[in-house]
Amino acid sequence: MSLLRSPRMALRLPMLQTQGLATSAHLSKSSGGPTGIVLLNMGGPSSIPEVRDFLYRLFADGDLIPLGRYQEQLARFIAWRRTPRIERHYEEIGGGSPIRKWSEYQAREMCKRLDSLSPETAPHKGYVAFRYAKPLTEETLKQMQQDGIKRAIAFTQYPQYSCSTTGSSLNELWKVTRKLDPDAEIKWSVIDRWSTHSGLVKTFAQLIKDKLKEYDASVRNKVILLFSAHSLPMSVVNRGDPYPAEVAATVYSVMSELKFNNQYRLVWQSQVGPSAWLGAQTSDTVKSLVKQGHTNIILVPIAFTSDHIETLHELDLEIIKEAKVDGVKRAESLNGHPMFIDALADVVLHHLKEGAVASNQYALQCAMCTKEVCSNSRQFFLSQ
Ligand SMILES: C=CC1=C(C)c2cc3[nH]c(cc4nc(cc5[nH]c(cc1n2)c(C)c5CCC(=O)O)C(CCC(=O)O)=C4C)c(C)c3C=C
Ligand code: FES
Ligand SMILES: [Fe+2]
Repeated sequence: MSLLRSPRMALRLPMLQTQGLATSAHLSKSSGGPTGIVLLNMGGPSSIPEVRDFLYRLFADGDLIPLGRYQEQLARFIAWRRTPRIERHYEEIGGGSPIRKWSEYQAREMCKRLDSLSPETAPHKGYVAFRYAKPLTEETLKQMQQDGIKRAIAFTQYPQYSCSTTGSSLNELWKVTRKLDPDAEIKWSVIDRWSTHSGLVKTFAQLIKDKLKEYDASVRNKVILLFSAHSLPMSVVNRGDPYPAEVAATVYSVMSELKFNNQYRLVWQSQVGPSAWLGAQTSDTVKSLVKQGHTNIILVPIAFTSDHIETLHELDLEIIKEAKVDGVKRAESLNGHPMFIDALADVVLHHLKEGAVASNQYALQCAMCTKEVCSNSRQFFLSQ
């Protein structure tokens, strides 16, 4: 029986917000073998000796930081110069990024749920493919080939689409696939964004409610919610990148879930280098609000699915600890929260039932994009 027709699915599907379909295709049917689900993300150094390579790969990525003809040489130089400072940051958060640990946990738990929710496509096998740290896309694809995977879902772990994040990961996946799987034996579909998925929204709302309980009931509705997302260079915003609008959509959905009981703002963190970035900056906003007498603030990291240096170092150590005000706190990250694992499984389930190769939004390139790799990788994934 199709899961779509089961009473359970009939109850679940109306909660989901579809972002539209691209070309519909073959993918809801099982090929008989396992369904590979690949969590795409940037990754982070698991230990201090991995910091330099992580930074090198990051600065060598022209989809993230276009440095022109001498990208590779410049990347080596910038990584070398930046490594000592960033190593210190990772030391201060316990010696490495927890992103691999969380991603592997999320993949495993999500697949367990999917095996019972979608027996037609079982067994589900979870993989992690990072852009700048191990396991890199190439290593993961080799592993999938060894495991005999013929049907796979590339599932971005950035809920809001940016060409510099999900776009870069998909471009890399396409390049590696072309090299290692020239006959396209693995059939791919793509979950390219899920910024307003109801499970994601409800989990954020729950984590905010949990944090609000730490305040005295008399001040609870006066707490300001500061949603903080990684900023983008204005050059990327002006290229037409969809990320700022999609982050705002997540924030608005979470506030709707919370019935707009608290005042809120969306602010932007982690800008790097001297160019213009999207603001207002999180650190400036916290300082300014505290100065104005607003001393009860919850920072909510809204654009990343697990803890990383930007939450554990920048928010916790540089902004919250520096503020020296008890009322300035941070909502927990999604990490291994059971509601979040349910949400991940639900996103995939919905994707399987839709049978689309990607969301309708993925088909549109940035108006100002001049990169061939973007159109090639789009064409590859959309024609599956
Ligand atoms: C949604 C999340 C992110 C977006 C969008 C994003 C865009 C973006 N980032 C840089 C430059 C750097 N980012 C760095 C680290 C970093 N970036 C994100 C997330 C997004 N970046 C995370 C979670 C992390 C930390 C990873 C971890 O290990 O925990 C860094 C390296 C750190 C540093 O040197 O300060 C750089 C550089 C650009 C230019 C950009 C948009 C174009
Ligand atoms: S940069 Fe957005 S599609 Fe190429
Ligand atoms: Fe970044």
